Amino acid sequence: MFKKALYISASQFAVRNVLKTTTTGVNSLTPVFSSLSTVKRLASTNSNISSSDAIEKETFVSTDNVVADSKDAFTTTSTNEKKNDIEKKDTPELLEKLDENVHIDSLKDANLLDASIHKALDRQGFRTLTPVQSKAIIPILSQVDSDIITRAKTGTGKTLAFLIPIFQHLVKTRRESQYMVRAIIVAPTRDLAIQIENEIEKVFYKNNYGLQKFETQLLIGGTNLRESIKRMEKKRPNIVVATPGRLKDVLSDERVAKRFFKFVDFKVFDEADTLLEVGFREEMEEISDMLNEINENGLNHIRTLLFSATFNDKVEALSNKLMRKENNTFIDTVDENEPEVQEKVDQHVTITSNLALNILSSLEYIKKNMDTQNSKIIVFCPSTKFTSLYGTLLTKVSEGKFPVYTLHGKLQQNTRTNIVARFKKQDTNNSRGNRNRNSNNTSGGVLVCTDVGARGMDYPNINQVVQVGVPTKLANYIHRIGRTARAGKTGKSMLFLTKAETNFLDALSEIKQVTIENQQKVSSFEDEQIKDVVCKVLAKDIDLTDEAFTTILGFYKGVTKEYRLNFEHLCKDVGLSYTELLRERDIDGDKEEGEENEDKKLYIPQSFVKNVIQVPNRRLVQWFNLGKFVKIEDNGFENKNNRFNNSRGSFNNKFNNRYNQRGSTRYNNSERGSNNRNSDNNYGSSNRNSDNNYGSKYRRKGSGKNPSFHDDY
Ligand SMILES: Nc1ncnc2c1ncn2[C@@H]1O[C@H](COP(=O)(O)OP(=O)(O)OP(=O)(O)O)[C@@H](O)[C@H]1O
Repeated sequence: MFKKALYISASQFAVRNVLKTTTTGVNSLTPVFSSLSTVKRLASTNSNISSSDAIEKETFVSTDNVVADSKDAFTTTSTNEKKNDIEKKDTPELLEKLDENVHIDSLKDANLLDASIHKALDRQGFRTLTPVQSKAIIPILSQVDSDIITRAKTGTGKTLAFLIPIFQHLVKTRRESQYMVRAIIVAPTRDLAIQIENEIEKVFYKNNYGLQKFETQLLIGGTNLRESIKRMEKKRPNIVVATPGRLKDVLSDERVAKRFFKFVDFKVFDEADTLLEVGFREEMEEISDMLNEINENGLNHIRTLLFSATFNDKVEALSNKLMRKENNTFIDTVDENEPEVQEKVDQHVTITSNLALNILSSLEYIKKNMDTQNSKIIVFCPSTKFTSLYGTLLTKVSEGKFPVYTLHGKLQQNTRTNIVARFKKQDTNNSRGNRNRNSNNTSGGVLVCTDVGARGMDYPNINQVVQVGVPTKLANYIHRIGRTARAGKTGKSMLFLTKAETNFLDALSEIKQVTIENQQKVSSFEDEQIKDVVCKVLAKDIDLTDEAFTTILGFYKGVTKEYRLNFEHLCKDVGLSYTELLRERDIDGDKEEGEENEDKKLYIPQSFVKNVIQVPNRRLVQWFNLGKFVKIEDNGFENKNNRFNNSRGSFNNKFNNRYNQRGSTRYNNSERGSNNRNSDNNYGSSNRNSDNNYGSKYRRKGSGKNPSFHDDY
């Protein structure tokens, strides 16, 4: 039996149209399959048919058929009260009323929404559904033989698009397997998992409409595994929100798995394209296999729901391994020739001559914005160390006039949770006159973070996204800027790119059809005050500065291929920008006697040079200060006059220790689960994302314990 792929395009599956077709019985619509190749792949990757078979037999279902399928499903389910009490007679009437702003009353009237859920939504002010909710809720509830892939732009309400039908399903089947997990929601980061759990608490539990009896439990890394299992025993949750590593840990204990997870009906992958990429994918496959094997209702019982704002061909092909239903329904709210990017974001790019200028200009830009209006800004940086450094720089530049938060994957989980909660509460509505840093009344603020904050996070009222350099992957540009312009609002984004990074714009335009029309160039920097602050901070914490600049090189190594960047140009820029910024320090009178500018070149450990950079030595000598270190490491020769032996020698040790620690976490840690605790979402701590060509090549060539820096966020 081959899989039937239903494709529901944005324009064609406006529910209004669906209803019209149903009631008139006339197929007036010609479906546009914007992702024809995708649907083909979904069909053709199915195991036991030849690809020609697949292409021939794949079933593209027009909106008519979709309605017919839904109606059938409604009919089937309406006869089975236990499963669903949607009555056939209700559906045409309901469908007649449906358009892209479906009112929740119509769902309730059609018995698609229980009164308790209706009240909960109403109390939150969610009276009409967003388009993705309108399009996804009915198929999730009714197409019991389909797995579902849903693509909708950032900030359009995908979370409730899967939570509403999950709660509806729980209410309608409440007498079945009451003390068992019925739905699992997997998110790639802990912060996102926490946010989803909070959303459940806020929307479905807060006002006590009897929905609390469907308990939810969070299973994420960075928390005590035994405690989590104990809590499960006490709570007997019906919904689990998890990150992959911790979920796999829990399921790996067969006794625990069978005790709680034998009756799962739904598994939802939020940010599914990330979860299906190499690194996460193996874990997701193992999780799916474990869940299928223990399911009392059979190997093919669990329905898989994939949600994201971005999908690519590879991911959709891979998803077939995880989806076992006969049909795949692709609900697409993005039109055929439309980019996936949220069009309500006003996109800008500033191209600077080099990294030094990129740092200075972006700081100046943020400061100006914060000085002139009540902004709430999120700033994305490449690596954890660079993020820390940038956060410190911005804090100094702010002069205490606006709060600056820093978030990345290497912070303790409770610190992360705290920062996310505080930034969410940060308000932009108060007048500047009322600003008081010691009260919760501050207006505006800036969150500096890595790509750990790029996906899914819903910070209210972000009016601007600033990116200092390229993201960790192309799709993340779309997710990063999607932190603004959410829930119908507008927003602005500013991308700061160095000259050496500009090919990124071509990749973005060719692969994601996103063109940034507002471009400006910066080749000099006038604000002496900011320059002064930056140079002083860099010079003061030379270890952090060294690490921040070095990790950028590793980061670049991981993205060079995808963005078609020239790695030599990038290396040169990093080395010379570092030198430039520290030379400024000398201008301020900090230069040590007899010290040459050459000594300000970025120190690069030898192992790093060998494994990551791999450009001709004569160039490296020009850009980086590595000669002396090569000598020290190779011959054990200590030059007492070499200042690196003192202050920077410590960095050398720290750096190598860090490598070893990371290596041992990944490969040697025998404590069960600790490997995965890092890997479930803390991209920075695992090597999971080093699947990029450079990263893996580099690991194969090396000893196996040098990490790629691509995932250092
Ligand atoms: N029906 C609705 N009416 C009004 N607001 C809504 C509705 N549904 C969701 N929202 C709000 O819209 C915002 C964005 O929702 P959500 O975080 O689910 O977006 P998303 O599509 O998952 O975005 P991303 O792709 O970034 O993860 C949230 O603040 C949410 O409360």
